[in-house]
Amino acid sequence: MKLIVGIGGMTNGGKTTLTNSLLRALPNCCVIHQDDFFKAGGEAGPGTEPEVQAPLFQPQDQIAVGEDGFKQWDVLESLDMEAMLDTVQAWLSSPQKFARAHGVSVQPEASDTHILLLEGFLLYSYKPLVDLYSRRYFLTVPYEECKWRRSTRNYTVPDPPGLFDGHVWPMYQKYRQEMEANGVEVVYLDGMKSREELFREVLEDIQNSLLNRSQESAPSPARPARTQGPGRGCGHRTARPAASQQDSM
Ligand SMILES: Nc1ncnc2c1ncn2[C@@H]1O[C@H](COP(=O)(O)OP(=O)(O)OP(=O)(O)O)[C@@H](O)[C@H]1O
Ligand SMILES: NC(=O)c1ccc[n+]([C@@H]2O[C@H](CO)[C@@H](O)[C@H]2O)c1
Repeated sequence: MKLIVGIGGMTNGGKTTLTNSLLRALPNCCVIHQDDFFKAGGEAGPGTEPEVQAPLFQPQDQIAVGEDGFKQWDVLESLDMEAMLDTVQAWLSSPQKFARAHGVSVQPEASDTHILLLEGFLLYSYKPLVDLYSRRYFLTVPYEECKWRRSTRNYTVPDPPGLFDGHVWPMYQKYRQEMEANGVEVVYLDGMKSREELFREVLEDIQNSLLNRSQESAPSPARPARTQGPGRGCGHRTARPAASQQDSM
């Protein structure tokens, strides 16, 4: 069974923090970080392993400068989404091989379960990826908190003054509105909850998804065919009202 889980949402919502906790807790779990696919200059390019690509940002990255004078980090065009999709497809075609190549040892007792976490701020805006998720989470925090958390961060390229209000926040609003207008179904998570609470909540939800999936795919126990007559079904029906009366007491 293969499960692709999106840990998406706004910058500084807590995506990486949550992803790292899930990664430690889930069996046979790999991760792809969208930030590793910012279009880089130099030798790195499509198909290059993300781990190799990330440090080559500077100084010749391919991020366009907008009319507002800011480098347009927070637009989809600044990311090599084809390369990200290729990486997802590599996992899909052989999760075992992908796990091995990324140093994840496959647990023999859960060897038929493979989970891929995709972590990033624009996960649900690239059409070819949208339908591949089994679950799409979306972390949010209020504007003030987001701005404050962002001011404490040290990105590979430091934010110039005014970037948050001039570019980051407006782009977040634009892409979120588009996602909602396109009817992409996401599970919103309140990033103001504690790290532990968020971790427990999402872990439990993913575990339930795994359980539902395995029940769906398991061969159903031998059941009397409907054509054998209505009698058997009636037995269940008479038992039910009694149970629901008890529930409502
Ligand atoms: N639940 C939380 N409560 C309070 N602070 C948090 C929580 N989760 C993460 N943080 C802090 O918020 C900051 C951003 O967290 P993190 O790097 O996980 O966010 P992110 O969504 O991956 O950000 P980005 O997309 O910009 O890289 C970090 O300083 C982190 O320690
Ligand atoms: N990952 C980086 O090096 C980098 C460089 C410049 C800006 N960013 C910001 O990362 C966020 C997504 O995680 C976006 O809001 C970018 O602005 C990242």
